[in-house]
Amino acid sequence: MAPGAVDQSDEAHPAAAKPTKLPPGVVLGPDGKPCRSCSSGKAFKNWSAMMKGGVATSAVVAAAPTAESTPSDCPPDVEELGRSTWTLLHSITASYPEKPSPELQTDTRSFLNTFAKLYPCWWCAKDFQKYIQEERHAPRLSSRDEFGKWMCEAHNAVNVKLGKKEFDCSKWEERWRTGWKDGRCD
Ligand SMILES: Cc1cc2nc3c(=O)[nH]c(=O)nc-3n(C[C@H](O)[C@H](O)[C@H](O)COP(=O)(O)OP(=O)(O)OC[C@H]3O[C@@H](n4cnc5c(N)ncnc54)[C@H](O)[C@@H]3O)c2cc1C
Repeated sequence: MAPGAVDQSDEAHPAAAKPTKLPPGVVLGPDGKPCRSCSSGKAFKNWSAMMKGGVATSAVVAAAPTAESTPSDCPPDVEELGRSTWTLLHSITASYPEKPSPELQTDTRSFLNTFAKLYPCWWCAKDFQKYIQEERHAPRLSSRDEFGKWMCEAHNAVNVKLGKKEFDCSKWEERWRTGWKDGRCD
Protein backbone atom coordinates (compact mmCIF):
# COMPACT_ATOMS: atom_id res chain seq x y z
CA MET A 1 0.00 0.00 0.00
CA ALA A 2 1.42 3.40 -0.92
CA PRO A 3 1.59 6.43 1.38
CA GLY A 4 -1.45 8.60 0.96
CA ALA A 5 -3.63 5.65 0.01
CA VAL A 6 -5.17 5.45 3.47
CA ASP A 7 -7.38 2.40 3.88
CA GLN A 8 -10.11 3.54 6.22
CA SER A 9 -11.63 0.06 6.39
CA ASP A 10 -8.39 -1.31 7.79
CA GLU A 11 -9.33 -3.72 10.55
CA ALA A 12 -6.08 -3.11 12.40
CA HIS A 13 -6.94 0.57 12.69
CA PRO A 14 -10.66 0.92 13.16
CA ALA A 15 -10.11 4.13 15.11
CA ALA A 16 -8.67 5.93 12.10
CA ALA A 17 -11.05 8.74 11.24
CA LYS A 18 -11.87 9.63 7.64
CA PRO A 19 -9.27 12.14 6.45
CA THR A 20 -10.38 15.41 4.94
CA LYS A 21 -8.19 16.74 2.12
CA LEU A 22 -4.91 15.30 3.34
CA PRO A 23 -1.88 16.18 1.25
CA PRO A 24 -0.57 13.22 -0.80
CA GLY A 25 1.87 11.14 1.24
CA VAL A 26 0.28 11.79 4.64
CA VAL A 27 -0.78 8.55 6.33
CA LEU A 28 -3.06 8.41 9.35
CA GLY A 29 -2.11 6.57 12.52
CA PRO A 30 -4.39 4.40 14.68
CA ASP A 31 -5.57 7.53 16.51
CA GLY A 32 -6.88 9.01 13.27
CA LYS A 33 -4.22 11.72 13.26
CA PRO A 34 -1.44 12.06 10.68
CA CYS A 35 1.33 9.67 11.61
CA ARG A 36 4.78 11.23 11.21
CA SER A 37 6.71 7.94 11.19
CA CYS A 38 4.35 6.56 8.50
CA SER A 39 4.52 9.63 6.22
CA SER A 40 7.21 11.31 4.16
CA GLY A 41 8.72 14.32 5.95
CA LYS A 42 7.74 16.63 3.10
CA ALA A 43 4.12 15.50 3.15
CA PHE A 44 3.98 15.87 6.93
CA LYS A 45 5.36 19.42 6.70
CA ASN A 46 2.80 20.29 4.06
CA TRP A 47 0.05 18.96 6.31
CA SER A 48 1.44 20.96 9.21
CA ALA A 49 1.59 24.15 7.09
CA MET A 50 -1.97 23.49 5.93
CA MET A 51 -3.22 23.10 9.50
CA LYS A 52 -1.41 26.27 10.62
CA GLY A 53 -3.23 28.04 7.78
CA GLY A 54 -6.40 26.79 9.47
CA VAL A 55 -8.21 25.77 6.27
CA ALA A 56 -8.17 22.17 5.11
CA THR A 57 -8.98 22.58 1.43
CA SER A 58 -7.33 21.12 -1.62
CA ALA A 59 -6.49 24.65 -2.77
CA VAL A 60 -4.47 25.20 0.39
CA VAL A 61 -2.79 21.83 -0.08
CA ALA A 62 -1.80 22.74 -3.60
CA ALA A 63 -0.48 26.10 -2.41
CA ALA A 64 1.37 24.67 0.58
CA PRO A 65 4.98 25.82 0.64
CA THR A 66 7.58 23.32 -0.46
CA ALA A 67 8.75 21.63 2.71
CA GLU A 68 12.08 22.83 4.00
CA SER A 69 14.38 20.22 5.44
CA THR A 70 13.39 19.21 8.97
CA PRO A 71 15.89 19.85 11.78
CA SER A 72 17.76 16.72 12.81
CA ASP A 73 16.37 16.76 16.36
CA CYS A 74 12.72 16.27 15.28
CA PRO A 75 10.85 12.93 15.37
CA PRO A 76 11.71 10.74 12.36
CA ASP A 77 9.65 10.54 9.19
CA VAL A 78 9.19 7.23 7.33
CA GLU A 79 12.52 7.50 5.46
CA GLU A 80 14.69 8.41 8.43
CA LEU A 81 13.04 5.76 10.58
CA GLY A 82 13.62 3.23 7.79
CA ARG A 83 17.31 4.09 7.31
CA SER A 84 18.02 3.91 11.05
CA THR A 85 16.12 0.64 11.40
CA TRP A 86 17.84 -1.04 8.47
CA THR A 87 21.18 0.03 9.99
CA LEU A 88 20.21 -1.71 13.22
CA LEU A 89 18.81 -4.82 11.52
CA HIS A 90 21.78 -5.34 9.18
CA SER A 91 24.18 -4.63 12.06
CA ILE A 92 22.45 -7.33 14.10
CA THR A 93 23.05 -9.80 11.25
CA ALA A 94 26.69 -8.64 11.08
CA SER A 95 27.26 -9.47 14.76
CA TYR A 96 25.28 -12.73 14.63
CA PRO A 97 27.44 -15.81 15.34
CA GLU A 98 28.66 -17.97 12.49
CA LYS A 99 27.24 -20.94 14.39
CA PRO A 100 24.31 -19.76 16.51
CA SER A 101 22.91 -21.99 19.23
CA PRO A 102 19.37 -23.34 18.75
CA GLU A 103 18.31 -21.09 21.64
CA LEU A 104 19.66 -17.97 19.93
CA GLN A 105 17.91 -18.92 16.71
CA THR A 106 14.62 -19.22 18.61
CA ASP A 107 15.19 -15.86 20.32
CA THR A 108 16.02 -14.22 16.99
CA ARG A 109 12.87 -15.59 15.35
CA SER A 110 10.85 -14.29 18.23
CA PHE A 111 12.60 -10.87 18.01
CA LEU A 112 11.75 -10.60 14.30
CA ASN A 113 8.09 -11.47 14.94
CA THR A 114 7.86 -8.90 17.73
CA PHE A 115 9.74 -6.29 15.70
CA ALA A 116 7.30 -6.77 12.82
CA LYS A 117 4.41 -6.04 15.18
CA LEU A 118 5.98 -3.00 16.83
CA TYR A 119 7.50 -1.22 13.84
CA PRO A 120 6.17 2.35 14.16
CA CYS A 121 5.13 2.77 10.50
CA TRP A 122 2.01 0.62 10.79
CA TRP A 123 1.43 0.02 7.09
CA CYS A 124 5.13 -0.88 6.59
CA ALA A 125 4.79 -3.24 9.58
CA LYS A 126 1.74 -4.97 8.14
CA ASP A 127 3.54 -5.72 4.88
CA PHE A 128 6.64 -6.90 6.76
CA GLN A 129 4.55 -9.22 8.96
CA LYS A 130 2.97 -10.69 5.85
CA TYR A 131 6.41 -11.12 4.24
CA ILE A 132 7.99 -13.04 7.12
CA GLN A 133 4.91 -15.21 7.58
CA GLU A 134 5.15 -16.58 4.03
CA GLU A 135 6.90 -19.93 4.11
CA ARG A 136 9.31 -19.06 1.30
CA HIS A 137 10.38 -15.93 3.21
CA ALA A 138 10.73 -17.48 6.65
CA PRO A 139 13.83 -16.07 8.42
CA ARG A 140 16.95 -18.17 7.76
CA LEU A 141 18.87 -18.15 11.01
CA SER A 142 21.24 -21.12 10.89
CA SER A 143 24.38 -19.00 10.32
CA ARG A 144 25.54 -15.38 10.07
CA ASP A 145 25.78 -15.61 6.29
CA GLU A 146 22.27 -17.08 5.95
CA PHE A 147 20.79 -14.44 8.25
CA GLY A 148 22.70 -11.61 6.52
CA LYS A 149 21.48 -12.74 3.10
CA TRP A 150 17.92 -13.23 4.37
CA MET A 151 17.86 -9.68 5.77
CA CYS A 152 19.27 -8.36 2.49
CA GLU A 153 16.51 -10.13 0.55
CA ALA A 154 13.87 -8.79 2.96
CA HIS A 155 15.25 -5.26 2.47
CA ASN A 156 15.24 -5.81 -1.31
CA ALA A 157 11.56 -6.77 -1.17
CA VAL A 158 10.87 -3.32 0.32
CA ASN A 159 13.19 -1.69 -2.24
CA VAL A 160 11.20 -3.35 -5.05
CA LYS A 161 7.90 -2.29 -3.51
CA LEU A 162 9.16 1.31 -3.41
CA GLY A 163 10.52 1.16 -6.97
CA LYS A 164 14.16 1.33 -5.79
CA LYS A 165 17.16 -0.53 -7.14
CA GLU A 166 17.87 -3.96 -5.63
CA PHE A 167 21.07 -4.36 -3.62
CA ASP A 168 23.54 -7.11 -4.62
CA CYS A 169 23.18 -9.50 -1.67
CA SER A 170 26.56 -11.13 -2.34
CA LYS A 171 27.96 -7.84 -0.95
CA TRP A 172 25.91 -7.62 2.26
CA GLU A 173 28.92 -8.40 4.45
CA GLU A 174 31.15 -5.76 2.83
CA ARG A 175 28.41 -3.16 3.34
CA TRP A 176 27.53 -4.08 6.93
CA ARG A 177 30.41 -6.00 8.52
CA THR A 178 33.86 -5.94 7.00
CA GLY A 179 33.80 -2.72 4.97
CA TRP A 180 34.41 -2.58 1.20
CA LYS A 181 37.27 -4.51 -0.37
CA ASP A 182 38.72 -1.26 -1.80
CA GLY A 183 39.61 -0.23 1.76
CA ARG A 184 37.62 3.01 1.81
CA CYS A 185 36.07 2.13 5.16
CA ASP A 186 39.42 1.37 6.86
C1 LIG B 1 11.00 -3.41 7.90
C2 LIG B 1 10.88 -2.13 7.10
C3 LIG B 1 9.81 -1.97 6.24
C4 LIG B 1 9.66 -0.78 5.52
N1 LIG B 1 8.58 -0.63 4.72
C5 LIG B 1 8.40 0.54 4.07
C6 LIG B 1 7.24 0.76 3.29
O1 LIG B 1 6.37 -0.11 3.20
N2 LIG B 1 7.10 1.98 2.69
C7 LIG B 1 8.04 2.98 2.81
O2 LIG B 1 7.86 4.07 2.25
N3 LIG B 1 9.17 2.77 3.52
C8 LIG B 1 9.36 1.60 4.15
N4 LIG B 1 10.50 1.40 4.88
C9 LIG B 1 11.58 2.41 4.81
C10 LIG B 1 12.41 2.19 3.52
O3 LIG B 1 12.81 0.83 3.40
C11 LIG B 1 13.69 3.05 3.50
O4 LIG B 1 14.41 2.86 4.70
C12 LIG B 1 13.46 4.53 3.30
O5 LIG B 1 12.68 4.74 2.15
C13 LIG B 1 14.81 5.28 3.13
O6 LIG B 1 15.46 4.71 1.99
P1 LIG B 1 16.92 4.97 1.55
O7 LIG B 1 16.90 5.00 0.05
O8 LIG B 1 17.52 6.13 2.25
O9 LIG B 1 17.80 3.69 1.95
P2 LIG B 1 17.40 2.42 2.80
O10 LIG B 1 16.51 1.54 2.00
O11 LIG B 1 16.94 2.83 4.15
O12 LIG B 1 18.80 1.68 2.93
C14 LIG B 1 19.86 2.18 3.75
C15 LIG B 1 21.16 1.69 3.18
O13 LIG B 1 21.16 0.28 3.20
C16 LIG B 1 21.87 -0.25 2.06
N5 LIG B 1 20.96 -1.19 1.41
C17 LIG B 1 19.96 -0.92 0.54
N6 LIG B 1 19.32 -2.06 0.21
C18 LIG B 1 19.94 -3.05 0.89
C19 LIG B 1 19.75 -4.44 0.96
N7 LIG B 1 18.79 -5.06 0.27
N8 LIG B 1 20.57 -5.16 1.76
C20 LIG B 1 21.55 -4.58 2.44
N9 LIG B 1 21.78 -3.26 2.43
C21 LIG B 1 20.98 -2.50 1.65
C22 LIG B 1 22.25 0.91 1.19
O14 LIG B 1 23.62 1.20 1.43
C23 LIG B 1 21.37 2.05 1.71
O15 LIG B 1 21.96 3.29 1.57
C24 LIG B 1 10.65 0.24 5.63
C25 LIG B 1 11.73 0.05 6.51
C26 LIG B 1 11.83 -1.11 7.24
C27 LIG B 1 12.99 -1.29 8.21
